[in-house]
Amino acid sequence: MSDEALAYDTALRIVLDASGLLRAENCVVTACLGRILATPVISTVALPPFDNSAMDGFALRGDSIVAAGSELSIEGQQAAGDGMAHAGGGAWEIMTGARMPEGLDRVVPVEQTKRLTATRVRVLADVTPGQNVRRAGSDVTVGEHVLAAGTVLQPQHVMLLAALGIAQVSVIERPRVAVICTGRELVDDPSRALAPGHIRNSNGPFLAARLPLAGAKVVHAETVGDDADAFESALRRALDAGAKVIMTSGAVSMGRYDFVPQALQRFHAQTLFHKVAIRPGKPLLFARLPDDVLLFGLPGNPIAVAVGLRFFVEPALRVMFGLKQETPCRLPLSKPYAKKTRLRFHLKSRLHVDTHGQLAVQVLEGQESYRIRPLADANAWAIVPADVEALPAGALVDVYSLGHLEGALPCGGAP
Ligand SMILES: Nc1nc2c(c(=O)[nH]1)N[C@H]1C(S)=C(S)[C@@H](COP(=O)(O)OP(=O)(O)OC[C@H]3O[C@@H](n4cnc5c(N)ncnc54)[C@H](O)[C@@H]3O)O[C@H]1N2
Ligand code: MOO
Repeated sequence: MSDEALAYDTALRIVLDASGLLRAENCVVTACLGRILATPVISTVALPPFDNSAMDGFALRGDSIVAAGSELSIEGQQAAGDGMAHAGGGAWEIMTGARMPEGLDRVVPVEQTKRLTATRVRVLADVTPGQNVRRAGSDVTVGEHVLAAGTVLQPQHVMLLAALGIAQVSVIERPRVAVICTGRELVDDPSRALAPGHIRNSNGPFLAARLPLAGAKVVHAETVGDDADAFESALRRALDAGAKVIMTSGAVSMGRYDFVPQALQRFHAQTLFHKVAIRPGKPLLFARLPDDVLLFGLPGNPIAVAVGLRFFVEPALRVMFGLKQETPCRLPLSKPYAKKTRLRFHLKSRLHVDTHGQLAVQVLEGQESYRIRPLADANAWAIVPADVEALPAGALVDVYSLGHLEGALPCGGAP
């Protein structure tokens, strides 16, 4: 392993190659939000299941148009939930969602009728064949592929699955992830007063909040001081909890207490790289432990943690889910941007619609890796490649959503 910082693409390739597809498992539809379909869903039923009325009104029939002014006898009534009915002729009073009586082929809304007597109605507008009838199978046909493998299940999918009567789906297992924060300055308990030199642990809660949104299951989380023994014990507990991915924060740089690289050696870890030509997050370390457990040693600065998760861990999760890698959006910068360092920059950014109605990306002020306030305003990441020094306003840059399963745009985000 070279001591040089690797190019992002090279480092990412190593991460992707070390990651493998997880198994599928069954999941009840009511508990499947955010899960990723392992196999396509093919409908065995039609939707709607039967011809039914789109309006409250009168169901009729005719060879062609039933002209305004026509008068018909009322032969029956059909409400939602009623079974099959056979109509001889005339008009049937019908409710929205009610099954069409056999033999009738159109519905006139009640407000386009005048009831003359209890048993007679006049239509006040022309009624054409098929009007206001929702045909069986017009939404979903039998045998139709309704959801593709790789779909990230959302409430709209639950609606469809529920309508189809599907109670369980096959989804990819959730990757089991452990989070270990290091640093004797860190305080986890928000009710505890800070001693001089101490700070609140914000990386731990951030990762615990973001990982489930990325499709992972946090199986272990703890904070340790700058103590290699405590770190090793934490690592042991993470492995005992069944973690397949371990994320650590801090202690990977050049300081006296940056013990993670050495501690890993005692776990027979294979360090695949340490340092990537990116900002923030350059000292990032990636190692493989026995049993193909992946360890991402993220630098402690909070934005380095956010970038490490978004641009290394989430791509690895996509491999585990069987999802193809994301394609970023190419969007214009709203202002010029310049940098001096030949590193790939990941910039806290905000997408907005400009005065011409164009989607544009604004790089937020305060890009330093300790500044977490701008991330709270960000809704995207903009990328400036290592070899680019300056970009004018309007230059196109790669833009990614905040999370790989959360793309609000039809590019870059969820499949
Ligand atoms: N001589 C050098 N110093 C540093 C370099 C370098 O190349 N040469 N790189 C800098 C960069 S870039 C980064 S990033 C940091 C990474 O350092 P570590 O991974 O060793 O992280 P720490 O020193 O433990 O922490 C850095 C920073 O982040 C704060 N922190 C840590 N954990 C948390 C947490 N859970 N919640 C909130 N904040 C946290 C910590 O207090 C430090 O301020 O190294 C630079 N130095
Ligand atoms: O890479 Mo560090 O995260 O720039 O400060």
